[in-house]
Formats: sequence, structure tokens, C-alpha cells
Amino acid sequence: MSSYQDDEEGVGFDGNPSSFPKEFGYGFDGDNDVSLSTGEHKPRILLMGLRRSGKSSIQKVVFHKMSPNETLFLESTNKIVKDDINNSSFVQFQIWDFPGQIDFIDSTFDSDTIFGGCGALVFVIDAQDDYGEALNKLNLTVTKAYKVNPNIKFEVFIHKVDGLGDDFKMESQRDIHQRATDDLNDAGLDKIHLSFHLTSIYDHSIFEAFSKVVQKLIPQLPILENLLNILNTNSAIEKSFLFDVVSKIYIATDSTPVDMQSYELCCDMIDVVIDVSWIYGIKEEQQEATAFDEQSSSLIKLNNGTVLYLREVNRFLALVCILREDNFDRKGIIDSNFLSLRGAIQQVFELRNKPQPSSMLTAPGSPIMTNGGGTITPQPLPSPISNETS
Ligand SMILES: Nc1nc2c(ncn2[C@@H]2O[C@H](COP(=O)(O)OP(=O)(O)OP(=O)(O)O)[C@@H](O)[C@H]2O)c(=O)[nH]1
Repeated sequence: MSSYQDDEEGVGFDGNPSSFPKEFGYGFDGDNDVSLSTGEHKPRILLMGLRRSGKSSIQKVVFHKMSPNETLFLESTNKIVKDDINNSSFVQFQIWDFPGQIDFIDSTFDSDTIFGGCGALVFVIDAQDDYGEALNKLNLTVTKAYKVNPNIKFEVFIHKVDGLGDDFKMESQRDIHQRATDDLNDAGLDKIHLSFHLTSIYDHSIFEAFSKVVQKLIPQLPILENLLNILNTNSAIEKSFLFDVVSKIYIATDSTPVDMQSYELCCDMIDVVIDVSWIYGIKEEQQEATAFDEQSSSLIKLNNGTVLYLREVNRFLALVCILREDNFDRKGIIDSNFLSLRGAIQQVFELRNKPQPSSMLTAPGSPIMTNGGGTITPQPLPSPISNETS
């Protein structure tokens, strides 16, 4: 039988500068909105899959800074564990981690409530194990969830691929994709779209995959992507990411393809900035201070002629750009364009406390995002300065 266990205890700050205390300055001002502070109406990402497939590990590594090796000691989950991501992250949502043995036929499993408010369902398949049973469960889960809520985004994590060779990885992905979609087609459910991701907690693939899951739930993604495209064109930047600093998932990037190495470099840069700020940037008397604030910026020159440039956008978000060193000569223009971008992003996520017509409220199933307390209204964009040489 399943039962609910409310707001799981977060992994506390352990003195390690790369882990974050929950009260790291990412909370919300005047959190008087009951629906947000109780978490009951927040959009949900459900983590499901067979026993020991790696669900709790994913949640701990991505959102609680647990090191992958520590997950070896995680105990099996025997209740639905709800985890509120609201006070540690830009994108507010709940993750529900389900026990592997959950039984949909059980009368205590209230599928209307569980799938009703769900934005995305992540189904985890252990690729190191025989996945026949997992595929059956996937089919059962997706069918049931789709009947209750056809708007759910279905994401399949082909997980633990760190133990597999490249050929085997691709072969497993092809096979799982084929069998899962065939099963749905056979059941006449070809309208359901499944997205597949190869993941492992031992590298950045799990953060990348989660970034994509979260992005699909952000209605303003095209606006953000467009803003980053404009920034890149006018500042001769090759790649830019808008990062949620705490989780290191990127909530938007420009429309050029993401290569894993660039993403990893940017993640590492965030770690460096936070660690160095935490060690050297906070004086003892500044008890309330955070290691990431409006003063935060960083520049790293690599020995291959590339520059990584990080700027704070707001207390949740950082912009990290990759560009050629030659193009960094015109830093003034880049900075000026960055300020325009920052202004535009602030406008896109207008203050939550402002009274709004009901049509502007966030759609169900979409995460509510804040810039320190804001929901979203698109605004006209400021014009950037061009970096083209005359
Ligand atoms: N090699 C490898 N092992 C992993 C990975 N992710 C999780 N594991 C291991 O898989 C085991 C099971 O992980 P859990 O997170 O407890 O699995 P779960 O799905 O939450 O299990 P239940 O709570 O029983 O449903 C642990 O020993 C993890 O260390 C991965 O990406 N690669």
C-alpha cells in the first residue's frame, strides 16, 4: 500500500562549499501566496519506474547535490516522496518519487489526483538490466496517465548508461524506442509521444536530460531562446545558456545545437564561481550573505582561444556564454547587450505580486517561475547594440 510522505527533509548544508543550504537566499520574498507556500498546487514532475531503476538517485543528485557514489547507500523508497523544489530553484515545481513496486490496481492509488496536476512523467528504465518488465510497466503507466491527463509530457530516461559501451548504448536506445512505441501503436494510442534520453548520474547527461524536461514545461521558452539568439548575433557569442544556478539545469539556450562538452564546461564554471565566492567572498559578519548575488560575474580564458563568461541575471539565474577570445575585445558591447537581455528577462517574468487578469495566470501543468517572486507576461524586447565591425 502506498502512502504520502510530505516534504522530504532536504540534504542540509554540510560545510562543503559546493553544496547549498536550503536557505541559501533562494527563497521568496513575502511568500504569502498559499498555493505556492503549501506546494499543493504546484506543477508536478513524477518520477516512476521499476524498483532500483535509479529514481531516488536522480532526484538526490540533481536537486540535492548528493554525490553519485553516495547513492549506493540509498534505501529503497516505500512511500511516495514529495519534494518541493520551490525554495531552492528558479523553476518552482514538485518532484514525486514513486516506490518501484507501486500498483495501479491498488484502490489506494488515486490516479486522478496523481496524474491530474502532473506536468511531466519521467519513466526511468535501468539499461543495465533486462528491460522487458520495465517496458510493460511503462506501457501500463503511460496508458493510465494519458487517460487521466492527455497533456502530460512523457519522458523516458534510459538510465545507468555509464556501464554500457557506445554501440550497446545506441542499440538499447533504438530497441527500447521501437518496442515502447510499437506497444502504444498496438493499443491504438499512437497519439502519445514519448521522448527518450540516455542518462547517468555519473556524468552531466542527467542534468542535460532534466533541463530538457523542465524546458518543455516553460511556456516562455521560445521568447527566452529568441533573446539569447539576439544576444549571440549582436555580441559574437557562440553559445549561451541561461542556468538555474542551484540545480545547474539550463532553462534556455540559443537555437544552435547543444554539445555535451560545452554544457559540462559551463556547469563546471558555475561550481568554480560558487565555491570561490563561498570561500573568499563572504565575510564572517555577513551571516545572511549568499555566494551568488548581483556582483557575481566571472571570466575564464581557456588555452584554446575560447572564453567563458558568466553574469548574474537574478538571484536564481546566471547567463554563461562561450565565445572566441578575439571577439571578447569588445567586452563593453557584450556587457551592454547583456544589460538589455537582463532587462528583457526581468520583463518576461513580471512580478508575481502585481495584480493580473486571470488569463495571464500560468497554465496548469506549467511551472510557476519567479524573478524573486513573479509570474510571466511577455513584453516587447529592447533593441541590442550590434557588435559587427564596420
Ligand atoms: N551505474 C549506475 N548506477 C546508478 C545510477 N543511478 C542510480 N544507480 C544505482 O542504482 C541503485 C538504485 O538506486 P535508487 O535511486 O535507490 O533506485 P530507486 O528507483 O529509487 O529504487 P526504489 O526506491 O526501490 O524504487 C543505487 O545503488 C544507485 O547507486 C547510474 O546512473 N549509474
